[in-house]
Amino acid sequence: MTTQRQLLDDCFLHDKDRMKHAEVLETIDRNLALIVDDEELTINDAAGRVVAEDIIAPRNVPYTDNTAVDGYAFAHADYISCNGKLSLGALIAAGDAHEVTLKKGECARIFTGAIMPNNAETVAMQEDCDIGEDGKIHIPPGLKQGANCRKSGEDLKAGTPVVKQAELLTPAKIAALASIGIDKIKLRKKLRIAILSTGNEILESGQDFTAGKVYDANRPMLKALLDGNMVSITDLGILPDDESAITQAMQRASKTHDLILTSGGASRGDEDHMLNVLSNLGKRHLWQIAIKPGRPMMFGQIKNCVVVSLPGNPVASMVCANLYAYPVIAKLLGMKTKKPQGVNVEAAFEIKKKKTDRREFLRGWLEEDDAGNTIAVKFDRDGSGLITGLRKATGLIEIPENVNKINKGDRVRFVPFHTFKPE
Ligand SMILES: Nc1nc2c(c(=O)[nH]1)N[C@H]1C(S)=C(S)[C@@H](COP(=O)(O)OP(=O)(O)OC[C@H]3O[C@@H](n4cnc5c(N)ncnc54)[C@H](O)[C@@H]3O)O[C@H]1N2
Ligand code: MOO
Repeated sequence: MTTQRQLLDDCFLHDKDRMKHAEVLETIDRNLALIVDDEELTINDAAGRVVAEDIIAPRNVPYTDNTAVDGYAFAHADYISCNGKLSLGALIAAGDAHEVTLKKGECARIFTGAIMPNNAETVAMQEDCDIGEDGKIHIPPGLKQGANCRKSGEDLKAGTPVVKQAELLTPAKIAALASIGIDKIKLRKKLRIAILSTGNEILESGQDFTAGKVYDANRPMLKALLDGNMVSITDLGILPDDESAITQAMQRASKTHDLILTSGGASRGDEDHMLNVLSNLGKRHLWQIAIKPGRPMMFGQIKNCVVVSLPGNPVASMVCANLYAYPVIAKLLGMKTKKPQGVNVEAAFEIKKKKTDRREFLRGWLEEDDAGNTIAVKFDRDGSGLITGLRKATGLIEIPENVNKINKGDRVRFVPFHTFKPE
């Protein structure tokens, strides 16, 4: 006797045996490692690149004690014993290298950044001081010892690491390198990424529209997501649903790229070719993930070139790029993979999961309720083709596998989009 198969009105019902989100991240972590070489560049060309060497501060910054304001520098003990009336003994400007030693009862006229006299540790701002009829500088009472003086090494002590290999060079880190006189630094070369879309229905933006076609949203979205100096992008355009055309393009690209990112054709339809292409050209590490959206996603290798095949639906494609393509890129650049930083807030919505065993990533944003609490709001529809939800969202609301139901007021994890990016 044959039993009739249960028809599914939810295409995610088969998620039980699929790979869990955490396992996907472990697989990426286990299988991938640094693949790019180093190169030396000046710090002016280094913003947004990954550092390939530790740089240690060779000396204190600031090098000497110096004044934080324009004014008068003195020894606090003299200021007290002379009732704030000190005679002018020296003038020190920023850049002066000579050492100044004040005599008892003296102060120095001093300008912001200038080296403090040897035996002074306190500075009064010029606006607070007068020149008295006695010719002395009159400094008001109440200044604390050490006021307005910047100590040697208060920013950086000699021997402190300023940047470490595998870190991303931010503008602030470039300022820190410049502050210790570094002009050149070893960096990881840019990761060479090729991006392509697949599908007979996919149309290049700018082309005339005809029924049955959809404009390519994924390639421009992926290029925008990967914008930055740590990667270089080759745009391979749109390929038809043709296994040999996709095979040829990917084989060629694999010779000159470290990573190929594709979208579309990742599931099991007759016109979905990624599985065959990847299996024939190289190795496939995983296919089908227990998440929503983004179930059909492949991750594999053609020789030394890694391939991430994202699902065609734009929402799934962007969610998977954030969840998995970023960690792949981080690993290939030798960076530490990091857990995106989420916040636990109250849900402003309720949902009942159709199926457990899968992790769901809802598109959403944060708002403040009448009582001043931060709440997570979810876009009202969940379809994986709805770019509107993506456009409105500032992040993803993550619902773990073992949670079946969210009631209003339950705590949920909201992960802002910007925290997925490797750093
Ligand atoms: N019988 C089944 N059908 C589907 C399943 C399934 O398990 N069984 N999974 C569904 C899920 S979930 C997704 S996601 C998609 C998987 O898609 P593919 O990666 O094979 O993508 P396509 O079929 O090529 O496209 C899906 C959808 O997205 C549109 N698309 C594709 N590329 C782009 C692009 N570059 N820009 C904008 N839109 C794009 C495409 O036109 C389709 O509408 O399969 C489900 N079906
Ligand atoms: O998960 Mo598919 O990846 O919904 O759109």
